[in-house]
Amino acid sequence: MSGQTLTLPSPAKLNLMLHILGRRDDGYHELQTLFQFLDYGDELTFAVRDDGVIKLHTEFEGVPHDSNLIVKAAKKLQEQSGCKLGIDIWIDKILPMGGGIGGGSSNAATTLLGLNHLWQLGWDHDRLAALGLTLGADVPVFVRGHAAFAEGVGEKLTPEYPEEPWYVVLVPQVSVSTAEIFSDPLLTRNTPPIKVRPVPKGNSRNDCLPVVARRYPEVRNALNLLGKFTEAKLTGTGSCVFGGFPSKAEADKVSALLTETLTGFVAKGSNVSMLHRKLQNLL
Ligand SMILES: C[C@@](CO)(OP(=O)(O)O)[C@H](O)COP(=O)(O)OP(=O)(O)OC[C@H]1O[C@@H](n2ccc(N)nc2=O)[C@H](O)[C@@H]1O
Ligand SMILES: Nc1ncnc2c1ncn2[C@@H]1O[C@H](COP(=O)(O)OP(=O)(O)O)[C@@H](O)[C@H]1O
Repeated sequence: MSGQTLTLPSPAKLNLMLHILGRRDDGYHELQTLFQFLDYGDELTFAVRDDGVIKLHTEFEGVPHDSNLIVKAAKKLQEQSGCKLGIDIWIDKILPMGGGIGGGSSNAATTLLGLNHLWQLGWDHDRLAALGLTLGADVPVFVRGHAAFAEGVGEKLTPEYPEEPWYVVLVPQVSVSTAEIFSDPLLTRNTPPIKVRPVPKGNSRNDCLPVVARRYPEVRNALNLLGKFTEAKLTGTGSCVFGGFPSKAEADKVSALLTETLTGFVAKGSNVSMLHRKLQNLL
């Protein structure tokens, strides 16, 4: 088995809406959010080693090896499964870090699913998602691989089927701290829960947006510019801003205009993660 390799995608996500319902005793906030994937992301390559060593070969600026969510995911899976094999990992990183498009969580989920396959552990998605939740609230949706309405801190997932438009995603050159936004006294924390599915139209608000836009002029600017063409929204706690278009041609046209001064990309929304589409083809 040593030397066996596998290359897998690690897609981004968007929060199509995000409501904050309240604060729990442990300080975490109860959310309702709608996750959808993008056909756009990083790519991870894995090669099995027989000596049990876990090694990420790609360096990340500002993230030490053992703090990387890829390494943390691999170590936890190895520990909890008792697997004696190790892994060499490389990543082609294109997703901005701290942008609210879930790159770190997605990398962790791709690692869990990739190693489950290569180490032949036979874990089901429930077990992998439960392990994933200990790494971050957004990991379970990437493990399950379907667009979903999420509740709690993001762990209670119900599959959803939103439209799959083309998106222009703008990437303001600032990293927003999730902790900082959730501790802002001005954050709306009392949105009434949505009780019907699918999420009724008109609920596309992100409760984090006013606080993020107030604190970060770069995000405000991106929202204003994209807002001239379509409804411009914030994903997660930002910094990324997105808007949907009915065709790639329209998204490309707007992107070409805006990326003269801002960083951004165009990607298709997808209710089935490209990671799961690739894994399906392997089986
Ligand atoms: C809000 C979301 C929506 O997708 O934001 P993004 O990270 O994608 O922007 C996520 O659920 C983020 O989840 P996760 O990525 O696990 O959050 P962390 O960075 O670990 O959270 C940092 C800090 O933010 C606060 N926090 C986070 C999530 C939450 N539901 N309530 C909170 O109060 C806590 O103080 C926590 O210690
Ligand atoms: N593999 C990884 N990819 C991205 N960020 C990582 C990774 N491992 C650890 N991190 C840390 O997690 C933070 C949040 O990353 P990321 O998931 O990209 O952003 P967000 O949660 O805003 O979508 C980063 O700023 C970085 O410090």
